[in-house]
Amino acid sequence: MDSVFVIKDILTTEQVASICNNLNQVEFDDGKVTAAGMAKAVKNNQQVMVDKVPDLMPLLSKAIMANPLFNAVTMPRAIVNVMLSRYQPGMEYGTHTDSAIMPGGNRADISFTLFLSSPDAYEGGDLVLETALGEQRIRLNAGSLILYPTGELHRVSPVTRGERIVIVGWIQSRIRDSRKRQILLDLDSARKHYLEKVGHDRTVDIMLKTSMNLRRMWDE
Ligand SMILES: O=C(O)CCC(=O)C(=O)O
Ligand SMILES: [Fe+2]
Repeated sequence: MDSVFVIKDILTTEQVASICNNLNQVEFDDGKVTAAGMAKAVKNNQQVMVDKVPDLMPLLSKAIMANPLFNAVTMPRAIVNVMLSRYQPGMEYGTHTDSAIMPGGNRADISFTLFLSSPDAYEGGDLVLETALGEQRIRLNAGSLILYPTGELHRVSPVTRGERIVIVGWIQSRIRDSRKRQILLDLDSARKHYLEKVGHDRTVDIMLKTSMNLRRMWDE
């Protein structure tokens, strides 16, 4: 994963509904509490760490941390600082860059946003990523997740109607360099493609051996 990557429907409609149903018992904090440095000045939202929300951690572990695509793409060593963020009318998160090192000491390589509100439940509230190809404005369906490199500048545009609720979090990858992650992903997909077309022969063994040896070399 070198730029952005979307995993559609990582949560079912029922899972999204069960999370949202629990939220009226939850007290949100001012988002400035967890913003570091420059981000504090531009952050205007509400948030709560996911371990404060009843039943949320087990659900996320099952649905996200165990999702094969999520694992293949991010190669996670740790998933940290996972929180619910809420944006009501007038709230936004101005242009900023996320911290390199999260509280607790994990490096943040990949950021994710998991949308819980459906896009027609609010206006504004786009996640805007500044990429080499220009600005990308992201509004996903409830239950879908976007992964993007933590090092990119990004913002959440002001919400003008309704409520935007998302889960955000950060991943330390076992493979720090996104170019190396891409090589491992490509090698894996080439091997699977070959297996389907040709079947299992010595080429497959050598490709797998190469993947494993690269992982051994790059894993941290
Ligand atoms: O809400 C989002 O989609 C991203 C928020 C964000 O940039 C952050 O919490 O650092
Ligand atoms: Fe951010």
